[in-house]
Amino acid sequence: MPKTFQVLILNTISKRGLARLPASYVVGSDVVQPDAILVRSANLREMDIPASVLAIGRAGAGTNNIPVKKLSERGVPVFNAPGANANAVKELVIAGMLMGARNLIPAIRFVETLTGSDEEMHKATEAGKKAFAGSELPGRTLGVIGLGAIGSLVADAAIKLGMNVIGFDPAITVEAAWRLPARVKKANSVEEVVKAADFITLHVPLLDATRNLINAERIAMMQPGTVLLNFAREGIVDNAAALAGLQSGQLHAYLNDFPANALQRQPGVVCLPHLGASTGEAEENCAVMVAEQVTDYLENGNILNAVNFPNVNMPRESAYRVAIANANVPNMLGQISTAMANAGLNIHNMVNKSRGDMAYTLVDVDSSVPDSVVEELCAISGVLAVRYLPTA
Ligand SMILES: NC(=O)C1=CN([C@@H]2O[C@H](COP(=O)(O)OP(=O)(O)OC[C@H]3O[C@@H](n4cnc5c(N)ncnc54)[C@H](O)[C@@H]3O)[C@@H](O)[C@H]2O)C=CC1
Ligand SMILES: O=C(O)C(=O)COP(=O)(O)O
Repeated sequence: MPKTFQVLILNTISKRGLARLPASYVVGSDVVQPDAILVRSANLREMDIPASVLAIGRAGAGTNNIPVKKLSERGVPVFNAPGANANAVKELVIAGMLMGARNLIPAIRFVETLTGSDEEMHKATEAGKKAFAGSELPGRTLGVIGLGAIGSLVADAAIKLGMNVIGFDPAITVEAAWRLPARVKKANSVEEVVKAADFITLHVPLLDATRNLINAERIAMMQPGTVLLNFAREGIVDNAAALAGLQSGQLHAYLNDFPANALQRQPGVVCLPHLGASTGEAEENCAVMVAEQVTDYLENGNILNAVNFPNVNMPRESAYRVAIANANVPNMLGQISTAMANAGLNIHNMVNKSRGDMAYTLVDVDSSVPDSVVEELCAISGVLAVRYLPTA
């Protein structure tokens, strides 16, 4: 009998991604006792996540809509899809820069007000167009804050368009650093970026440290007429400060992906309806990635791209596997192997990795694991979750 798991689907998840879940799984938006949840931007912080849930798959990058800390305390990994929608966001940011530099949105709005005969429209067009004259990108400076999957692609595209790029990321990964073109100038602070740039784009997660990263003080440091782009998250820019910056002329335009009442119909503001990752390609990439990661976790306990767990992968050499999520404290492995040895279980293979406060252990043994051993493992102080994953 193939294994079956129940997967609750929130939001629209690409069909091609869902097709990666084994056919034996029960998958739907009405699953009541899910083993896993696949989600995009739905707010899981406001949801009572059932005790049955073993894993969450975020078909996208940002996980600020998910109570990651609480799930970690339950030993539940939260998977995401790093980089899978980065090109889609990059393209929208480039569109945003062009919208801002060429005043495209106010220009389109102006055209929509034109009435009369074609001749009258042509006359009004020629008389009115000077209000929308813009500037070109080559030679201008783009400041990129956050040089991860998206920021590094945006930096690369801007350089290819002839721009200068200055970037800041105090925690850039080695992989992202390799991806960056050598011509990106490294800044040592947000202030250094905002002072130097004509365009500023944000590609950081929403964290306590990044809330109101762009505030009145930093807008005051910008060059007059700066174009500000926020395709990262609401809350990273102080909207009131951005509106004041538009009024004073410090900002020429504020383009973002996060509509809010205060921003409605404000001059210089362009809000898109959270469209950054909304392309067929990105939706498919994200859904395929998380569906595969969640399936491998449910069936084999392997972990790839969880935001709260280390990556752990152990090829199956035995039919009897135990997966243990535990606090990263001394003597956990000793207690786990003692419990197994006391029950006469021979350990065939074992891997243990940690990440911050979290540790994760996979143990393959040579014979079937009795319920009493699973119960004993669950009772060890510091153990958060235990799963027995036999294939036989
Ligand atoms: N508009 C949309 O539809 C989308 C929005 N996003 C947002 O964009 C964010 C970034 O996405 P990715 O580039 O894929 O993530 P990523 O994890 O690859 O990159 C984020 C980068 O931000 C850096 N960072 C963190 N705190 C920082 C700080 N205080 N100052 C400067 N850099 C800092 C990190 O070191 C990392 O390199 C996501 O967290 C999400 O909120 C992502 C995809 C689609
Ligand atoms: O991946 C992200 O962080 C996004 O913001 C994309 O959100 P979405 O999947 O389009 O609801």
